[in-house]
Amino acid sequence: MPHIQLNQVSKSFKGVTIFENMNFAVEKGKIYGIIGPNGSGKSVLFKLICGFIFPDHGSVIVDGEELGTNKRFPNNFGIIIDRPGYIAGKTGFDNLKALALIRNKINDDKIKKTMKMVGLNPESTQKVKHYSLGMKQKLALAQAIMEDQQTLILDEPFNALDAESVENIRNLLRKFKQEGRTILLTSHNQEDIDILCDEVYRINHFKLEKVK
Ligand SMILES: Nc1ncnc2c1ncn2[C@@H]1O[C@H](COP(=O)(O)OP(=O)(O)OP(=O)(O)O)[C@@H](O)[C@H]1O
Repeated sequence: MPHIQLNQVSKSFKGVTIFENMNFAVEKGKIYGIIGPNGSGKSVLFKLICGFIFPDHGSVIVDGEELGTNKRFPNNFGIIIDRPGYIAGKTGFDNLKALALIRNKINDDKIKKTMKMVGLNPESTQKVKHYSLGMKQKLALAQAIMEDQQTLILDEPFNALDAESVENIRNLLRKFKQEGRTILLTSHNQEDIDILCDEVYRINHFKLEKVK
């Protein structure tokens, strides 16, 4: 059974078709790359997979359960889609702490360890409103991985990162894959896609076309 399965999914917005009878299957433990020009539907695909939006027709099935029936959101997904709504007047740590309290699964040490992993200083008193773009991106990554989420849905995870940080995050994602986690990512940088992904799909004519 595939980990994630989209069956004959159609989705349009105000008469503009994004997907039509699209099928996609994701196995555990691989890194998938989704490519396509601006506005082709990469974020829409990820939102369908996360249960943020639902198909007009067809189904999205995660671990055998269809989203939108009994199941609203998949469990254990780490997600970067659009920029999360941070509390601008709080520090990075305090923002992550507020998110961690929702599930209450992890302690402060784990949050701090995760911040270091992505290249943020957990002791910094700097408020998020004064963060650079790259620092905000690292914070987004931190929230997606801090609870050891086993499936990562990452829309443009390398956005705004400097070369050293890109290398660091690439290594992190490789390590996650070795641990058996599943990763779906988009990137406009072909090198990220080539280096990291086991399978690559391009959005073409309202469907996913396998290119690797
Ligand atoms: N909630 C919505 N309501 C109306 N239209 C939407 C909505 N969400 C997405 N769209 C439209 O769907 C299309 C696909 O958008 P999407 O954000 O998935 O593109 P993308 O491939 O991620 O682009 P980019 O590379 O710029 O991130 C766009 O034309 C967008 O305007």
